[in-house]
Amino acid sequence: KGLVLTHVNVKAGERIRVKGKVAPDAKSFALNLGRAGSDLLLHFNPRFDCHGDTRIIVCNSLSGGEWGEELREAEFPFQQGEETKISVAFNAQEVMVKLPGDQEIKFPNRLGLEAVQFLSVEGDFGVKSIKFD
Ligand SMILES: CCCO[C@@H]1O[C@H](CO)[C@@H](O[C@@H]2O[C@H](CO)[C@H](O)[C@H](OCc3cn(Cc4cccc(C#CCN)c4)nn3)[C@H]2O)[C@H](O)[C@H]1NC(C)=O
Repeated sequence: KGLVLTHVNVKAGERIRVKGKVAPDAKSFALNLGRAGSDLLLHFNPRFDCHGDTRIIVCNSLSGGEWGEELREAEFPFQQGEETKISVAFNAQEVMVKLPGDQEIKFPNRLGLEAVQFLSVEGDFGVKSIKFD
């Protein structure tokens, strides 16, 4: 199931930094941030080869267990077997994901959350460290 953190109480303007390693045979991994597993401000899902997608980042929101409209990003800075860093911050309007190579993905804050309590990392990714600052 991967790593699940609850009650993290991260507020708008703060940043979460996740360092880890992509599995050598990775198909897909996801970083989820929200109020709970059923209410996600951000489902950040890099797909190496999954659901018919090859090297595409899929972002979405989940509200009351219902997926929103996907945002797809073709700039894909991840490599199987490599260490990587993903950092996420948000404000009332949007979620900002910073990736290696100074890539930034912006995703609308559809749930209007001002704080998040839930963070999970699932799939083919080994978390090395998580920092909140
Ligand atoms: C063309 C008409 C059909 O359209 C498709 O319809 C599918 C169903 O809605 C969407 O797929 C869903 O997309 C959603 C985001 O929107 C979600 O990612 C959701 O997965 C939730 C989920 C999370 N986890 C845990 C986990 C996470 C990451 C790694 C692993 C692993 C592993 C060991 N290799 C496990 N398991 N399931 C996915 O199923 C497709 O994108 C979409 N495709 C397009 C082009 O539109």
